[in-house]
Amino acid sequence: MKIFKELGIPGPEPNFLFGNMLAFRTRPMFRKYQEWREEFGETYGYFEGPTPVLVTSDVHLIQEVFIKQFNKFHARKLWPVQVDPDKDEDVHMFFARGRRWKRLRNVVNPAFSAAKIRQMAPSVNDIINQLLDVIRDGAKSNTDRSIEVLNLFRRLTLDSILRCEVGLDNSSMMCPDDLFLKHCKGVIEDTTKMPWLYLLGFLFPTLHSVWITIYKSLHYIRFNPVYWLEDRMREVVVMRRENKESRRPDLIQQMLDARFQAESFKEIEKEHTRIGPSRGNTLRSMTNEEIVSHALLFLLAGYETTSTTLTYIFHELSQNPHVQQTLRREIMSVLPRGYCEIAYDDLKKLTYLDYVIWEALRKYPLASSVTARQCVTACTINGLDIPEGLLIHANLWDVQYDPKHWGDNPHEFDPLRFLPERRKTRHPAAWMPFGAGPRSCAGLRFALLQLKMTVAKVLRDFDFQPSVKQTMPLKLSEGATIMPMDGIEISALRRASAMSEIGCLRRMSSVLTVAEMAELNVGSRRTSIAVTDSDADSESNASEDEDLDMDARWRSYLSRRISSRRNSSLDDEITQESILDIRRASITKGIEMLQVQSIHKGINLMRRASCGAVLEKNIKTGVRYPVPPGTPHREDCSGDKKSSPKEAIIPQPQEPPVPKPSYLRSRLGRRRASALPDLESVKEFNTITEFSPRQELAMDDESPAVGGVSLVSSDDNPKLPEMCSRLYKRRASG
Ligand code: HEM
Repeated sequence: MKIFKELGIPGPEPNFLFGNMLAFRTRPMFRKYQEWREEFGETYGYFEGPTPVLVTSDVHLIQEVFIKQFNKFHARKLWPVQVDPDKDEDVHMFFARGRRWKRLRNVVNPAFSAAKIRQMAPSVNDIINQLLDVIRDGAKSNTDRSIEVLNLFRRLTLDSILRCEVGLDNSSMMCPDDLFLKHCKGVIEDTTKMPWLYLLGFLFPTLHSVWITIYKSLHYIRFNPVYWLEDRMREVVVMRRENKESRRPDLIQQMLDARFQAESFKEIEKEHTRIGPSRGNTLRSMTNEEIVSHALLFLLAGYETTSTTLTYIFHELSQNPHVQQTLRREIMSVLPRGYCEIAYDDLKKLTYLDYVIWEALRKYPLASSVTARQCVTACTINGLDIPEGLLIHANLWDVQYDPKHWGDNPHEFDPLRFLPERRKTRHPAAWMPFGAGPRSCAGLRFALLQLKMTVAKVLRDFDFQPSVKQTMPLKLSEGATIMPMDGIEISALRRASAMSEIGCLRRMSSVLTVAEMAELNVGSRRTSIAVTDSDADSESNASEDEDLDMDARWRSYLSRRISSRRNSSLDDEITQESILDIRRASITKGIEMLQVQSIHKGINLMRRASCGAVLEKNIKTGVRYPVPPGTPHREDCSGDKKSSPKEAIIPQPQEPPVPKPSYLRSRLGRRRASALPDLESVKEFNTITEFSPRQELAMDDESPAVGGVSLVSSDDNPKLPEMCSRLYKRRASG
């Protein structure tokens, strides 16, 4: 152990460890960081104790320990939760080691494969649609339109993970008093309030079973929410094991189906008792308790981390309007269509969004308290003798703010740090919010799906600004993750384009073609269009008040759908009829409104009607009407293609395929159609060079932009300035 001191590494300093592991809550992170670095200056801090700990921000050592020398280290058990009663061993893969961990990880990995994540996308989409309504209503009810986002995102991630991983249709998004939400929050709060147990488990791991006993007996003194969640998970697992018809492509199913090599004769015996000797071989399945503990682990690991990350992302976007603007432009360029589902493949095109998420995770490596490894075989790494039993803790907050890797302004939120040319020269261990190596985060893909989809959808409809209610700097508290102490308040303004004619046309375009809009005479109005936030807002408020009736019908439909669960609502003929009725009525009324110049009222109705729907043509009447939600309407984003549940929807006869215009062309085409329904003009715009989202990254504020989309430079296309000015003139004259 002396070796570190001999090397001149800063000596034992108990507060140093405490500061790193726990006490960010007593010394707020941002203010403390600077002091800290100045105080110690070094990239190592050694703490002697029952478990010796080396805290380090040396990326070379971290890379060796976490990635290269994987077999000589295992992830440390930090927090005593559940043990296998037979073996006094941790049940969770999170705390397990060696072969046991490998087997479990091999079981869960396929549940997070790209193919599985693609299948989950429509469900996540669905829940985000509910989030949009909640943000709109929440912002409207406050004078400065502020909303507390941490709690909101917790509801979102909880519903997503329960639906996608456990197969439960939970409704915390629509019901803030949801019991799952209450108990999950309780668990996370406990991690901030019981640091002594956490710390003792960390310092004296050999007394693990003592900590477990204390932890469990605490339940009798004060209700422990973990047990409530555990019971619910147990019910699900038992029900799913017994009811073979309830198969779903999720994590629970993956674990129920898993078979792996039994470790001991006892395990084989148990398996035989459970399913009979006929299946007798050396394979065994996961026990109910193992599945329950994993379901719980994934629920807690996935719910808190992702929601806190979303909170930090939106906080940074509200503080950095230029980043928000650039990101919105990219999103609008790739996903121009209003309320239609976002396809998994579309998300991959959002490069700048990746950079924003990565940068938020750089600035806030919220899961840093678990990035530790314990040496199981003494070894020498980079000239350091690492003794058996030494715990090496990667100090991510230090690494991800180190000017050596991130330049002189590490406190600035700059997504362009992640441009490929800048990434190339950076050490791979300089960014590791998901950990590193074979034991890095198992739910990474699922987390990224939720993060990307939520930011993309929410930013299309809302502008975010700092709220007067939010005090700065942020106060953070340390528990299982490092989270804002009292949540974060942000002002959400409904975007003009979400309300304006363009927004409307964009939404309509997911259900109508340009020609059809022209046919409906949408563009022949002679009113001017509100394009500022305030105009749009006041108009939208008026229109929203007026169509309360339709709103109420939608709400009642939604609550019915939630209470009766998704599947059953789809099977319910009556509900389907009423959905169709409401949608038909909304569409017809929306079109009427547009024609009688009440644009925003029309938009609202059209929005509701087009939400999650496709129009199919009824041959007999020639009238288009929507298909109920739940019917896959984009081939690329539906997992399994169900046929429409209602035969009344007669498929349209084959028409010669209309070549799909490029995004820019179709967008400009739609604008022109809206200004003057002159389809010839669409052809004119065909000469405009393709818009490249990549260009957005290099875009400066001066570059010409139309409705949030930056065009290629006028040198590339001599016709462009003239066309743009014509477009402006038309819109100005209305
Ligand atoms: C932004 C969101 C997330 C962050 C920042 C995050 C971060 C982390 C970190 C730092 C680790 C430790 C890795 C290491 O020691 O090298 C980890 C492990 C883990 N995470 Fe996540 N995580 C996130 C989302 C999720 C989600 C959504 C799930 C599940 C659905 C999940 C499940 C897990 C599991 C099971 C492990 C343990 C893996 C193992 O020990 O092999 N995480 N995560």
